Amino acid sequence: MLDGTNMDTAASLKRASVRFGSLTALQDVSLDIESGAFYTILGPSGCGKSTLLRLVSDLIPASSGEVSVLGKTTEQARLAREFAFVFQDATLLPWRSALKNVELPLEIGRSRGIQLPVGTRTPRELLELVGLKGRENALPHELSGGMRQRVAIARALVCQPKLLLMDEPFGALDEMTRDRLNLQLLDIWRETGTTILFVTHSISEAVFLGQKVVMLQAHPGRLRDVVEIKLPDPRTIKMRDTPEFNQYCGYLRDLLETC
Ligand SMILES: Nc1ncnc2c1ncn2[C@@H]1O[C@H](COP(=O)(O)OP(=O)(O)OP(=O)(O)O)[C@@H](O)[C@H]1O
Repeated sequence: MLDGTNMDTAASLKRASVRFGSLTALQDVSLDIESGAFYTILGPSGCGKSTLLRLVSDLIPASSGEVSVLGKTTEQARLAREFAFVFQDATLLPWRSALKNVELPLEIGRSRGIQLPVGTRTPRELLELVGLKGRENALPHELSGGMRQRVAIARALVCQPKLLLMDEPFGALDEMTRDRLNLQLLDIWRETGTTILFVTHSISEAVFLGQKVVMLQAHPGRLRDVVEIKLPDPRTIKMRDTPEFNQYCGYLRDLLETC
């Protein structure tokens, strides 16, 4: 356990910076991610949104400052399977069925002798949770883009992560599919109680999903603001037509223009 970390904090960054050679991708970012909350991350292209997720998930080290996940170092948290990552591309193994893809992290864990948490949901149940009951045996090429992404979400949930890191997971999908998956993701979030950090380019998606929107600014990437979204829960698609929703979007749009 690291000193000075609060267990109500899923992840904590203290003056964290990431440099790639002479380029500073993130500079002095300090941020506490509240356990169980849904955070969306917005900012102009190249401001370090993906870098922030990669830093938290131990894919890249901090050049300076500190990063912890659930009171552990990012490496300890990765080894303990405390978090899972969902990318824009579903990255499924093409020769394995949907079910076999979801089972993969469990198989890898077993083969390495890693003690995994006893899941309350089996891979089959997770596929049902993401609305893919009956498609367990389908191969990735037999599924639509939205379905493949749902398999990737089920796979990410199989080790019961306390933190789910999502990098534009619905960016490549059409609007209707994205709406459906947004609603489904909110259901999953409520049911599992997992903390979510979700990168998006869409202001409306950020407001719709997020309890808090983290706004980053570019050159160098820095934390600009954390905006609390006080819309009633559960969120509904119709809510996007309300003046309140549009006020948040307008506020964030203005803020983004100055980032
Ligand atoms: N491995 C790397 N090596 C060198 N530079 C990198 C590396 N990864 C990211 N960068 C640079 O760091 C900066 C932040 O990149 P990052 O991908 O985090 O931005 P982003 O906000 O996610 O961008 P976008 O919205 O366009 O996806 C960019 O200038 C990028 O070119």
